[in-house]
Amino acid sequence: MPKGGYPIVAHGFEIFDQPPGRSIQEAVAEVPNDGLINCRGWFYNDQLLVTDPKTIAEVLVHKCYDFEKPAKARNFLARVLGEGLVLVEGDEHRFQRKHIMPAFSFRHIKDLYPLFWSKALEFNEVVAAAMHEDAEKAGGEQAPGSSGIIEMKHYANKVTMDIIGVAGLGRNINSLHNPDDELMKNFEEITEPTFEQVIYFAAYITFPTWLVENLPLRIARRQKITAANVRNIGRDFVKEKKGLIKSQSDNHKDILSVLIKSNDFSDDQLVDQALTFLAAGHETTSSALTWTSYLLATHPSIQSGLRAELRAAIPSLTSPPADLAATLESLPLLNAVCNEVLRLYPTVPVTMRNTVRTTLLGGVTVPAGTRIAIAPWAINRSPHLWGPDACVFRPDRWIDKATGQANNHGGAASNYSNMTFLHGPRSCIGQSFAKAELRALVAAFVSAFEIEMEDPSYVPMPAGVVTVKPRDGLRLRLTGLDGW
Ligand code: HEM
Repeated sequence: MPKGGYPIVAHGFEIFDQPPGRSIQEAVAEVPNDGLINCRGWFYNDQLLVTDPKTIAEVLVHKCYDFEKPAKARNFLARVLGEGLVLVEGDEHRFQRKHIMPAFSFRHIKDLYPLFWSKALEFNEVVAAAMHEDAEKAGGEQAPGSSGIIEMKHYANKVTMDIIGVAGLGRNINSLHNPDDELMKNFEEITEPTFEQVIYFAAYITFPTWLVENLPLRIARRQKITAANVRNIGRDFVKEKKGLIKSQSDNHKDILSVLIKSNDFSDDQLVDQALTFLAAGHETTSSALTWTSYLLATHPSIQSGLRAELRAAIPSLTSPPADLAATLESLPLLNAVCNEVLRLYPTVPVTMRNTVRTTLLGGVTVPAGTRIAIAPWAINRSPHLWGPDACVFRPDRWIDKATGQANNHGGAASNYSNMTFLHGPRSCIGQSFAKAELRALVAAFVSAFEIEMEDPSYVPMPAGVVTVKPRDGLRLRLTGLDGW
């Protein structure tokens, strides 16, 4: 049991932690344990943290379906995502996962690299225009070598939304070029990591739903409106896509088309899946791209080493090598940087489960209804699993000293030490998609710009309800680089 806590609420207030998972990280590092820590929540209810590879594997892999996401957290997200893959449980989950899996095959991801690359170049263009606009305002020049300020999170959201739009829904959402895109505006409002959102989420999962939803608060009203807007847009997308499939030749390869053609899903279920992929597939990678640019801005020698590696492998951004996938996947520092960012800033820092039946966990009998906390933020930064420099950004841990090639363990003894995408049947289905997308976006961005912090003393606060992003955004000074 960790120290601290308050009468009645015990450690319940830790739900407000910023960064989410901070107290869990301290508990995992400091409290002696055999794989489980009881960190009591409100009214002293048991809340178990799984801390070592063995108990983590029991929850995520060996007994995965003995654990479900807590109903209130599911209801909160279901207002937007419906009964899509992220939120269904048990047999329904097994069914959906099996039928959606083919859309994420190895081959399919390889085929997506040209899309990732072309959107990465579009992102560079839009960011360069914003940078020049800023430089002009500041009285600078519009030439290579000029620099300007941009807010990274905003543009990262747009490019990942545009990518998942095409890959997931076969639709050019084009939010990079359309500042008024309704879908983007609504999603940005829903996911903005404000303190108000964190409090509202905490209230939602703690108090009766009817009470919280009807509180006379601006955020309660706005959440209802934005959730309804997003669902209406999702309905239109599915209707249009079905029409297109009927009327045109059969060449649609996006995830939604695969699901429509399987005839396994009703129209409502298709809307749920479409919104699930839009939400799960854009916010997450966008956050990873934002943290990558922060870490590169604050580690200039790693940034220039990465740029040198990229320039040697890809002499021109506009005519990349024929097998772009193989090239990007083979670059040691690019892969090491992406892996290290995903380890240190896991986009989903904490996720919860409830036991659905009495079950044995780490040799302890755990009654049905017990809350289990799984904290990628804490496990990925645990000194017991990663060594004393667990919290340090050190991409070289992902490069084998002997061969100079990338490794996929980062020096940790177990793959359960890296929890960014979880493991087992409820792991992230989009893991390979996200890694490929991040590789391409980082490669193109770092090649084209020198990245610095606008204010070198600013330390962004990781914040959010489900995913973590810099709470007050990330303002970068970019300098366009010559010759690319
Ligand atoms: C850096 C990027 C990403 C990270 C860190 C990430 C992380 C995660 C995590 C931790 C989960 C499990 C959540 C839980 O059980 O509480 C998850 C599930 C999921 N993710 Fe991702 N994700 C990323 C990108 C993507 C992308 C690009 C897609 C789609 C194209 C996607 C689709 C999904 C889906 C559908 C699930 C639910 C899987 C299931 O329950 O069977 N994710 N993701």
